[in-house]
Amino acid sequence: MTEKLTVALSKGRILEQTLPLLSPLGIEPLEDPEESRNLVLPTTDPSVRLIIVRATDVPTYVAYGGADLGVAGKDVLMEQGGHGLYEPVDLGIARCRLMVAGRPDAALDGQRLRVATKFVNITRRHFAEKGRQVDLIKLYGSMELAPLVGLSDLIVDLVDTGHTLRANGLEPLEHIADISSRLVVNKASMKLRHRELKPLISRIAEIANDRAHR
Ligand SMILES: Nc1ncnc2c1ncn2[C@@H]1O[C@H](COP(=O)(O)OP(=O)(O)OP(=O)(O)O)[C@@H](O)[C@H]1O
Ligand SMILES: O=P(O)(O)OC[C@H]1O[C@H](OP(=O)(O)OP(=O)(O)O)[C@H](O)[C@@H]1O
Repeated sequence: MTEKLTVALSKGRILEQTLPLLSPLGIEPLEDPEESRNLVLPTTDPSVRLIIVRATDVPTYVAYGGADLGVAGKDVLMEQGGHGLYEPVDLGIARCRLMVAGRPDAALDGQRLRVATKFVNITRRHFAEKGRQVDLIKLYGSMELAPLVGLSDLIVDLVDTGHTLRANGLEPLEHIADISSRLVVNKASMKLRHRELKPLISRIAEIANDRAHR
């Protein structure tokens, strides 16, 4: 038997929102991925298995062939560059926006601004395009805290409802990009396993499209 197709997903919203795209294809994990401590999960389709990785590691697993397919946020792909991957389908899930945010009284021009974010590459590009010099402060989470304690003037973070910003006395100031999750595919797999992957990718695209327009 040929090797199983391996699909890389991350726990949380990507897993929750991807499973309904796979179940109409007869692909359902045999154990609850949120509960199980196994990182390799067989599915109801004997030719497909899921692997559970950090959201930011999905592109790495797929690019290096640790998985044939994966689901990654466009924010992660923009930040990391999306090298060595095909990105054939916008799944329309995990939608949010990448925004610059700060206190309502944040002065946007004048002094050299300090910007805290985990998206340092995107942030550097954004401000460079506007011709604004900024000092970047790399954080790994809870960016909303940085302006409150004087660590930074601004943050760049994902915003959905805006509740997290508001709860911390911050407001969205500039829109950088609309974000959703993408199906990503290993380039070698796309060539070597084209006969299996092509119909699978097309069906996932159809299901995602139907759900997005429901
Ligand atoms: N509040 C949100 N609403 C909608 N989509 C979101 C939201 N926050 C993040 N996302 C999207 O979901 C993806 C996964 O986010 P999630 O919070 O599950 O992982 P993470 O904790 O950011 O990743 P890691 O564990 O690698 O740090 C993000 O890359 C982004 O595309
Ligand atoms: O605009 P909101 O709807 O408040 O969402 C924005 C928050 O969601 C993300 O964090 P995280 O992954 O922790 O979100 P979660 O709290 O929904 O898990 C993001 O980093 C923001 O902090």
